[in-house]
Amino acid sequence: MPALAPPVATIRVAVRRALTGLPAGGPVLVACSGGADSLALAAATAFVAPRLGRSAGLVTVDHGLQGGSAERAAAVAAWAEGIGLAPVECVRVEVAGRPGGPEAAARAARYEALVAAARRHEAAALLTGHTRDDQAETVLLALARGAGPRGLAGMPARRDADGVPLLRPLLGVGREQTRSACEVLGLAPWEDPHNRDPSYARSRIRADVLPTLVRALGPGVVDNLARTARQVAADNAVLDQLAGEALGGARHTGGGLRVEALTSLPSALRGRVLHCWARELGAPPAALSHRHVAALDALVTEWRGQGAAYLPGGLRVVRRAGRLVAVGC
Ligand SMILES: Nc1ncnc2c1ncn2[C@@H]1O[C@H](COP(=O)(O)OP(=O)(O)OP(=O)(O)O)[C@@H](O)[C@H]1O
Repeated sequence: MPALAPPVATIRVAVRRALTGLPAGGPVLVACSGGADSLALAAATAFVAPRLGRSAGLVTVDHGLQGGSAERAAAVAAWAEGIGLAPVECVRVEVAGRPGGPEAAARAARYEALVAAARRHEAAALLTGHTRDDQAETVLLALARGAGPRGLAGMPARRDADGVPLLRPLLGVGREQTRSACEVLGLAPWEDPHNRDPSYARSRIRADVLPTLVRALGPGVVDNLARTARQVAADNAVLDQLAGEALGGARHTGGGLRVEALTSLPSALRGRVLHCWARELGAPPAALSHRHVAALDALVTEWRGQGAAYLPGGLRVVRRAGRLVAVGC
């Protein structure tokens, strides 16, 4: 028997690792755009899942933003059925009229549709094809935008999306390998024109910044950036746990947080406690920035008898009788 081509084998091993230990039951669903990453992921999942005694399906989303998108989605779905994936769904979403820029609106519509499909099929998990290169790009973007440790942790290999486990089995696999795997398997990936559109910051990172870094610093850069994300994520997990405990210790029985307890915390931990508390109060996480946390922190460390911190979601926090409390705006 001929030896299995390394990229195909590498991707199958990554998928096997991700699927091992999932609770028995519903199928795993691959979110597939038809691009090389998710096509290679879908092919590997079709091979691995039955060998682990579970079924595997595929969902492809048509954003309706480009000519031919419906045909692309239909071709992906037909290919998936042909290799034995089931269930297979082709979902059309409406992007227009959603808040945010076009990219954010498309992503929000896509994840909504993917999670809804996973729910419909009682899927054990939803799998996406993000690779090590996507992770490196995410870390660079976070670094450039000053996103702090939360951003530098990049994308987790596993997270909960409204009750559905979302897995990224290929975070340790290079994009070159997904391309090679498609070639070996005779698959013709779809090239998303958005990936080359220089009006997107990620496209510029992909086309210019990362290749320049690799040329200047060597081919290990992508792996190093992805490793940095893993290390920061591990540190974040510990700090988040400590912050949760510190938040519990700072609560006042009458509501709000005790300033004295907050003052005694190291500033890195206090920032996390305040961030966590602001979320608890109802500040939408996506709108909560370091500026809001700094405003809360100033109430603890620089307070001169008056002033308030304003948080997204119409929240106002003041310092009163040795406590931070949320009051109506
Ligand atoms: N239209 C879509 N339908 C279903 N899943 C999608 C769609 N677009 C993206 N995804 C999922 O999200 C992942 C990340 O997509 P994104 O467009 O950010 O990266 P990409 O590098 O272009 O990935 P790919 O090569 O698989 O298209 C994909 O690998 C895929 O799992």
